[in-house]
Amino acid sequence: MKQGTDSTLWLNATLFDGLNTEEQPMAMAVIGAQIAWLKPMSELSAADRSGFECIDVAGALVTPGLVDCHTHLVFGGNRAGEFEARLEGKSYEEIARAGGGIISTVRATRAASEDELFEAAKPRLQALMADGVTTVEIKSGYGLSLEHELKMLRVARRLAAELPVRVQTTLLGAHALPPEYKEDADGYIELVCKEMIPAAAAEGLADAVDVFCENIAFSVEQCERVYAAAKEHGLAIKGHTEQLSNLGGSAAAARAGALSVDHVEYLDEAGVRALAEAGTVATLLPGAFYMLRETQLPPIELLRRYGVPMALATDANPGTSPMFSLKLMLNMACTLFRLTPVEALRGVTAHGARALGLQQQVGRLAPGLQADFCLWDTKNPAELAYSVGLPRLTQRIFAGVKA
Ligand SMILES: N=CN[C@@H](CCC(=O)O)C(=O)O
Ligand SMILES: [Zn+2]
Repeated sequence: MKQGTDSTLWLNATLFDGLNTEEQPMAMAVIGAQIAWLKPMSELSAADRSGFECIDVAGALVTPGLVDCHTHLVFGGNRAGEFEARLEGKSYEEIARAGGGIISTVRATRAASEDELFEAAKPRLQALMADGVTTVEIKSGYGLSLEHELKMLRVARRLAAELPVRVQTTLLGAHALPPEYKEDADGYIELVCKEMIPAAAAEGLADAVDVFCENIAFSVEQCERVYAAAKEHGLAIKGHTEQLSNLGGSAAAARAGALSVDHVEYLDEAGVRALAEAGTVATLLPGAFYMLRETQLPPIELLRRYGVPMALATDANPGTSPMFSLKLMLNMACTLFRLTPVEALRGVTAHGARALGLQQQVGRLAPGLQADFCLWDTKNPAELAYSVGLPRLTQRIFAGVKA
């Protein structure tokens, strides 16, 4: 394929469009950075081919570029020691309450320069890209001060500037209580609302704002204050909710108009109903479920019944999900949560895009959307979830360009 040029017609594709698999071989026309049109091969005329460079993929599977809608891939240090402690029987909550967990990554992230964070994050992002990811969300949340939260967001923006991938950034100031606010959670929330959110919005560093609504983090009422500040500054809303207990954080986020609520293992029927009413996506994070050896399954059957879109993401982070393969999450979502392969694939394409508010731009193969797509050496979409390590990604196209 010519690099960055004009008009390419991809022929004989087995096409998963982000929601469904086409029943017959398809042709997909790409002009510049956009998908121009799609047609069954049986309806393709000679005139349709005119002006295009034609590439016959011989039945290979073509999917949208994958969307990893929840990561924390900018961080300092690692938590292999905590992994060992958990294997010896300590719980995630115990470690967090003793000043480890997220706070230990905060210490390492504060100590790291912007360049050091960039260099550490780049291979993590490249690992996701090698798996077919073309859009990724990156959260802050290991700085927990104005200076260090903005530093993390700048690193995320720089990753987007230097690599062929779309990055959505999320300010997660309300991730944990930093040591200097130990007895003053409300004071810290005030800092998030009055300083971090306005600064991140003014500098164009954040697309959304996230919170950790949990007993070891922030209350529903504190999260609602953060949501109000985010909305005041025109930023979208997301939440880490119902991961370890049921506080009603998902319903509160949905009422505030959240794009997504993430984890949701402890979500109950009232919460699911609230998501359905608000059109909020439920993002499933099987990596953290697996890593923490959780037993409470997310309410998949209820989410299906109420028609709540389910996104699926790596949650790539140093503590609960040191995993940099979205394809692995396809398999885990099926084996651990009993999603069907098609549901899992929707989770990393159409529904992942919706969890970021990007459904008009990416996550589907449809006219007018950005030409981000992947070719795989299989003809069967289910194989992407079935097998780990294969099928191979044979081409990754970002904005119409092989990258
Ligand atoms: N649940 C809260 N935050 C992250 C974990 C962060 C960490 O442990 O470093 C998550 O999504 O799992
Ligand atoms: Zn997370």
